[in-house]
Amino acid sequence: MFIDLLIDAIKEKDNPTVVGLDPKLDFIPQFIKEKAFKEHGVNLKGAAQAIIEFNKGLIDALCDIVPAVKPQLAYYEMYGIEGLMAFEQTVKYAKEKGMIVIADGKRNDIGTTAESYSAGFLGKTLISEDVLQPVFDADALTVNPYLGVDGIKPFIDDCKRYQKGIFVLVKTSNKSSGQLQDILTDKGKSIYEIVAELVEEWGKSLRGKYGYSSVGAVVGATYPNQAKILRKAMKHAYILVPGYGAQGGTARDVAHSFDGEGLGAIVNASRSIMCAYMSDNWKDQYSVDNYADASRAEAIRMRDDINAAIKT
Ligand SMILES: O=c1ccn([C@@H]2O[C@H](COP(=O)(O)O)[C@@H](O)[C@H]2O)c(=O)[nH]1
Repeated sequence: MFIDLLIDAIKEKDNPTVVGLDPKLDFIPQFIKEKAFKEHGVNLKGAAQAIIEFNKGLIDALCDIVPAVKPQLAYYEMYGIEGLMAFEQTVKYAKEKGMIVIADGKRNDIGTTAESYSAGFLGKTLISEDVLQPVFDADALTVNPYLGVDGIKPFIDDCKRYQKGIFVLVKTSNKSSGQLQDILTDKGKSIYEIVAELVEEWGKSLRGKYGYSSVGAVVGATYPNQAKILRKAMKHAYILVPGYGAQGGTARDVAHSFDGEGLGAIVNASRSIMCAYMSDNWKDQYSVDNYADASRAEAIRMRDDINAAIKT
């Protein structure tokens, strides 16, 4: 099942992190863009080719030390069909290199539409009575709980059928997340605590050998106090933690999402890894031509930073 594969990969690499692949053109080295534009034109196709090249370089540099990647759909959809093809190729390449792929799409809708989202990202699309076709075929998807269980059940069904996972938004990392998520309900609990209870409930039938479920949760690194509460409230939910690095979250902050065994969470960083070659930490040691080596150095620094915080 998905969660066991994820935990096995984290243990094998001794690395509870996931690298975000959010390839804005501004982040991509000029030499990659020039080559892609020369071959395909200064257009959406050229941009998509640059993204593929950039992502492949990162995946090659990271696949032996980082267990998973998290491409965020928005950075691909903004380039239309060509961007979606770049997403598809990125997923395929990362999987070929042995990485787990968490598609960050924050999808949901009414039940029948959620079924279609789930078919596209996790399950299979029905073409004819006897032909079912996998489409993007990610290993896991981020989902929005706002529509309640009928919007979540189709994803859970596909998690069971196809060994996939979901991460439900519980307490997001952004500044205004409290505007809705922190509202106190008449049960004396906040909305994020109620969602946490639902995540535990929704994940009951998908628990694996480590006791964690393939129904996980998203909890931002920028809210360490809430993470402390949520780690206790969702004993069986693996927590995907965005907000480390570029958003200011630290290793001490993310430590609250882990259990006593150093499991229970996987921490994401996107910009701080992708753009390491431009950062004050690494720009003097790595030229733009070696952007992927700079990303590897930052990924190792992040891994060691987090391991030191969760193992003390
Ligand atoms: O609460 C959330 C949920 C998702 N994200 C996504 O994670 C990455 C963070 O990128 P950084 O560059 O490391 O800040 C990005 O894809 C967000 O869409 C989040 O930040 N917070």
